[in-house]
Amino acid sequence: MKTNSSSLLLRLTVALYSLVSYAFCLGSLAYAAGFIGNFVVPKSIDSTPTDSLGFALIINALLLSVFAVQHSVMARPFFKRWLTRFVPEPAERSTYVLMSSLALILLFWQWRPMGGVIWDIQNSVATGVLHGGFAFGWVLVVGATFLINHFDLFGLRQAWFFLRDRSYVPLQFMTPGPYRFVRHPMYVGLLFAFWCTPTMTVAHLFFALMTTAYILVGIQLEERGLVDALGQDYAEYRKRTPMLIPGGTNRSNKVRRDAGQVA
Ligand SMILES: C[S@@+](CC[C@H](N)C(=O)[O-])C[C@H]1O[C@@H](n2cnc3c(N)ncnc32)[C@H](O)[C@@H]1O
Repeated sequence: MKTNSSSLLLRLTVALYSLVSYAFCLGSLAYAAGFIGNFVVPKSIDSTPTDSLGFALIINALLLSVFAVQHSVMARPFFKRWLTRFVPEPAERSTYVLMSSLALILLFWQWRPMGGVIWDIQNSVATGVLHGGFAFGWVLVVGATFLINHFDLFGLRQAWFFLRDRSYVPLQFMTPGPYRFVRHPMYVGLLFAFWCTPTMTVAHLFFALMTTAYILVGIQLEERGLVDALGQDYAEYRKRTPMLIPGGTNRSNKVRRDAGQVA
C-alpha cells in the first residue's frame, strides 16, 4: 500500500475514520453478546414477539441476508478494487468494519422475536455448562483477533501506517494458539456463542441455523482469498489442519482421500 506522501489532513481524516469505525464495531460486538445472551440490552433475540411467525421469519431472514451479503461481497478483491476508486486504500478495511457494524445494528433494531420454546433446560449443572460455553465462545472470538492481529482485522493498523506515511506491511501466515488445532477459531467461538443457551427459542434456533450455514459457506470464500493472499503456506495448512473441529477430519484431505490420492 503506497501512500505517495498523502497530505497530513487526509492522513488525519483516515485515522479519525478508523477510530470511529472501530468504536462502532466494539459497540455492536458488545451489543451482540447481550442480544444473543438476553442480558443488559433493551431489545434482545427473545424479547416479546409483536408480529406473526411468518412475517417475523421473512424479516429476520432478510436481515441476516443483508449481513451475509455485505460481509461476503465487501471482502472480495473485485469489490475492494472498486471501493478504493472512491475511498483511500488505507481506509478500505475500516469501511468494511463500519458497514459490518451498521448491518448488525440494523439487525438488532429490526429483529422480530418469534417466541416458541424448542428446549428449556432447568438442570443447574447443564445450565452452568451452557452459560460457560457461551462465555468461552466470546472469549475465543475476541482472543483470536488478538492472536492474529486485532488492530489489523479492525482497520486501525492500516490507518496507523498511513498516518506515519509508511507503506502497509500485510499480515504473514501464522498459526498462534488455537490456530494450531483448527483453521477458524473465531468461527468456532461464534458457534459456541450462538448454540450454547439453556433456553432455545424459535428465533434463537433460526438465528443459530442461518448463521451456522453462513459460516460454513463463508469459510469456503474466505479460504480462497487466504490461499491467494498467503500462498502455499495456507494451502499446506488447509491440508494438515481441521477446519472447525480439533482432531476432526480435514475436509481437503478427506476429498483427496476419497479420490484415492492420500494414503
Ligand atoms: C475475520 S478473520 C477470521 C479468521 C478465521 N476465519 C477464524 O475464524 O479465526 C479473517 C482474517 O484473518 C486473517 N487470517 C486468518 N487466518 C490467518 C492465518 N492463519 N494467518 C494469518 N492471517 C490469518 C486474514 O487476514 C483474514 O482476512
